[in-house]
Amino acid sequence: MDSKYDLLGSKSVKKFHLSPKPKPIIFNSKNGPSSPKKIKFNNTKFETNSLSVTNGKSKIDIQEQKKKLPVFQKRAQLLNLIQKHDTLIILGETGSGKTTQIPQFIHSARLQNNGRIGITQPRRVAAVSVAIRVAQEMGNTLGVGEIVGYTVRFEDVTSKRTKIKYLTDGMLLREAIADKLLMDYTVLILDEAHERTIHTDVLFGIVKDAQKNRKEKKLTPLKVLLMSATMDVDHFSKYFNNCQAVYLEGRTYPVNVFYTKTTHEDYQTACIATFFKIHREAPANHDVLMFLTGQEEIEAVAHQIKILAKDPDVEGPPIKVCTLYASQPSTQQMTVFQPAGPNTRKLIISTNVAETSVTISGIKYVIDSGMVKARTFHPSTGLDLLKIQRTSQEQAWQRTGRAGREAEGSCYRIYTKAQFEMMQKTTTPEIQRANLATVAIQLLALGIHAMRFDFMDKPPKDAVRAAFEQLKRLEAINDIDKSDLTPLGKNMAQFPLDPRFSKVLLSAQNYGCLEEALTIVALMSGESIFLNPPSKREQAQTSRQKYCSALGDHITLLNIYREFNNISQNNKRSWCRDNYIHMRNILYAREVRTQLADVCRRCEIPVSSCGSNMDQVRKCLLTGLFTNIAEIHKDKQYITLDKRQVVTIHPSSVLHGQLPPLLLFTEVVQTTKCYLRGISTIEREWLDEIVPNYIRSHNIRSKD
Ligand SMILES: Nc1ncnc2c1ncn2[C@@H]1O[C@H](COP(=O)(O)OP(=O)(O)OP(=O)(O)O)[C@@H](O)[C@H]1O
Repeated sequence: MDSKYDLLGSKSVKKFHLSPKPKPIIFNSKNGPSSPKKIKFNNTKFETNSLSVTNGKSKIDIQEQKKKLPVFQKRAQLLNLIQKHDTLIILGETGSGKTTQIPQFIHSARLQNNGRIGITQPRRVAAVSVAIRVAQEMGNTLGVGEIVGYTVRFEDVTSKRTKIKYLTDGMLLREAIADKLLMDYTVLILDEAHERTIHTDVLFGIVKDAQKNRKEKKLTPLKVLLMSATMDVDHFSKYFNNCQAVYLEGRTYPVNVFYTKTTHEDYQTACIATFFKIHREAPANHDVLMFLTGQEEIEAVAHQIKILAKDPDVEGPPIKVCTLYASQPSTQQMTVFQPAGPNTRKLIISTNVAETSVTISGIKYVIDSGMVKARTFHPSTGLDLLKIQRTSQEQAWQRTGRAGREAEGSCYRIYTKAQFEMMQKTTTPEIQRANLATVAIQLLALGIHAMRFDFMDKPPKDAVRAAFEQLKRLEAINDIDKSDLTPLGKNMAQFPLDPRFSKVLLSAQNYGCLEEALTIVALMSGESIFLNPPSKREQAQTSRQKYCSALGDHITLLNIYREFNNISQNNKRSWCRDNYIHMRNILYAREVRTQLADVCRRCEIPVSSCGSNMDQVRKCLLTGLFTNIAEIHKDKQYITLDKRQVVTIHPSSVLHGQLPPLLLFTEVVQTTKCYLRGISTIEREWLDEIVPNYIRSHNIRSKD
């Protein structure tokens, strides 16, 4: 297929040509649901079981459904083991009932005594949706927030009566800052332990320590369970003092796995073609979950599918397209769980947020692009990059596991079997590939020094050192070998943000621009507020032209947010539509802003506004982001001051096509080149004024 699809969502997306009817994708399979002339199938059976297959959308008594889950048969033995061991590893297939059932078993046997059962999830959508499901299963008429509750960033739906609490691992980490011994809990379940996010890895150490200290101090004991469908048991067991592991035998519904026959560089188009293939052939109540990499890509594919669906030649029922990604507010994320309505097919296009723990009723088909956007830190260049890359095999199996949760399902992998075999078996722990400054500062708030922390897999020494050097430059610490935070550092650790952004907020009092800094940081914490439908890209850009600032993207964002706030409540929606602004995302940024303002209040930062003096705002940004500066060279090429990296202005920036001498940027995205995103112009003399030490130590020319 010769369609060109610009992944960056850049202006060049104009090149996005998708033929109205994408070519069929050939899958390597024998008996898939296909038109035999076009597509040959050859299926690879996953696991099968003897349970009766239920109709994806038929109403099944929830209690009956529970009893059919593999873990249910093992209830007694499992409780026995949990009672006997302080720490236990539980391994069981995707969909076998670990996340929803095991906490209920513990609660019904009152193994938590007077404490709480805490179950961590790597992602918000899982914590919220599972809590709602479990409340339903327990017949909790008062709903979630009573016996069953959840806590995710910016949302706490628990009460004093809550006994089963689902929470993101990031939230448990924040709770550990307030109480190292985690006395609120008597049982902690670290679910999806294989994900190995930074937060889970840090939690492993904290929880292990809390358990040991509570024992030594003869306090209420803490029981720890580690759960997953795919984990390296020996590695985990060794770290957790050679603890016992149990494998829950029992199979879930079969999932047929299909691979493409040939490789597909343009995986988005291949995903679209595969969707329409399924759409033509499958009954209307069979819904589809497609895994792609990020918001812009998802929105572009969603848009394309909606257009193609209007083609009178496209056979099949009406399609309801839903999108799912991390920066959406929880309420928005939860809409993917709503049924599509009679005789309508639901297609959910998601990032890896739907990869683990999530059950979306009605999903019979998974389309796996095999790609994921992952944050990767390069200690040698100091750059924190968002990179689109292949998933691991472990992730591929988790994605596959999203089909066949209520009945038999199918997974279409948009890669060949050979490509699958070349994927890494497990995902590299995030701690070994991320910027550790956020983790380091949170650990320091707990009195823990990351260089001496008992990590399951130690992060690379130079990455830890780079994190401490960054904290020192940000004045959060005075000595990289000590565990003490400066007063500024203590305040920085209060924010659920990269310390560079916390520094910006905390510096705002010096520049009289807290209002503006809050807005910009909140807008940068979520995904883009810009809507750029490929077919209306120019129109979208023209409509927003009036808000564009020659000073760059940060001030442009500020202008847009200010205008959005000025518009009356009734007109906000139409204003967003007319200006191609993502209403949900800007509302989410507003929520985040409120939460950050609360933290600022706790840190006693006086409220201030600099009105139209945008120098103050850009100077304030520089206090946190001073390691992110690029300067232009004679050949019109930008080079970062810190690590001398060649970079380019991202086409989505308002500064694209211009050549300001000095730039401050928010992040670097690597695709074919290293692109700078979120850019502001800055003045050279500000460097001497704001970060003289940094300029001196990096031997940077401060004047031309
Ligand atoms: N929201 C829901 N709606 C309908 N069924 C659900 C829902 N949540 C869970 N289930 C049912 O319960 C089963 C078990 O789900 P659970 O999340 O407990 O499994 P798991 O073993 O933790 O899976 P995974 O390893 O994939 O997270 C699902 O396969 C599904 O049949």
